Amino acid sequence: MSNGFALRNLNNRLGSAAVSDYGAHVLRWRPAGEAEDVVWSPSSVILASNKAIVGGVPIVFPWFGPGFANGHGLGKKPNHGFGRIRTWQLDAESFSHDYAHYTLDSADLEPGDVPWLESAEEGADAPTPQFHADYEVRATDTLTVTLTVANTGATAFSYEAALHTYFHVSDVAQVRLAGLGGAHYADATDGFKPCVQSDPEVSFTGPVDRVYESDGVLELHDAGLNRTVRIAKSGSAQTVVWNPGKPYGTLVNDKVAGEWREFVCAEAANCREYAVTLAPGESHALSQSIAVL
Ligand SMILES: O=P(O)(O)OC[C@H]1O[C@@H](O)[C@H](O)[C@@H](O)[C@@H]1O
Repeated sequence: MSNGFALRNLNNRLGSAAVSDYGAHVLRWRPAGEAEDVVWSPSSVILASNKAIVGGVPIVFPWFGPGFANGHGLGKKPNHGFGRIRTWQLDAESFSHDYAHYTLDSADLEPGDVPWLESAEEGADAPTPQFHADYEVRATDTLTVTLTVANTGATAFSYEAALHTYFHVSDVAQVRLAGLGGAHYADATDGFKPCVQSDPEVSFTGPVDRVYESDGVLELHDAGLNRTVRIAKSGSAQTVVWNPGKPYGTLVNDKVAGEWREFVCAEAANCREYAVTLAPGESHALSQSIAVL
């Protein structure tokens, strides 16, 4: 099932954004008056079936990284789940200059997409999760993205999710991320070692890949771009903070352009031990809201 690689432009007097139907992926966003995009896109964006778009706001669903259950990684592919490499259905009637609404249903998936959190206990005979996912994008002087997943079947299921936003920064080494002081985190660069954020601000002097226990608001201070970005969220127990700290394989021009220096990812997440479990009929909304202060 595919309707190609349609790109939607949201343009209004308060801001502009572009969204791809493939992945329901916000590619970029900029409030009016800002010289640079706030949601970052690399210099080359490849749109290809079964290939994840890098940059923008990837939807991580229904597993994070290789997936996680019962205390261990699951080695699942694709990395960060299939939600990012499926063409979502745009609600053409409600689409406007500042709003896009997408849906993805388990009924539309391809063989192999489900079941997803299989484990030794569940095995291959685990019931196939039935879900309906809504994704809403509102782009004005604030960008708000909301992923709502409903269990439409007769059996409970769990899923991981994240709104994996790439923020444009002047130089990753110069920016500071505030709002996580004192928070516990798992350091993914060191086998998910448990740590505590002792400094009130996160700085990026090397590879950073951390899963914080935090539902709080962040402020991304960027003296080079002369701005502070406020990053709020709801329905999210964790904040993932990531920058590779070196050229990154999936960025096409990285070795030439050093693009890894131009972004910081701050993700509203529910993953690993905080995967969401939905009983039949239940739903959960995960939202991130971004504005320049
Ligand atoms: O899939 P992308 O967009 O290249 O991002 C990958 C990164 O995504 C982050 O969410 C993870 O914490 C990192 O471990 C991972 O490397």
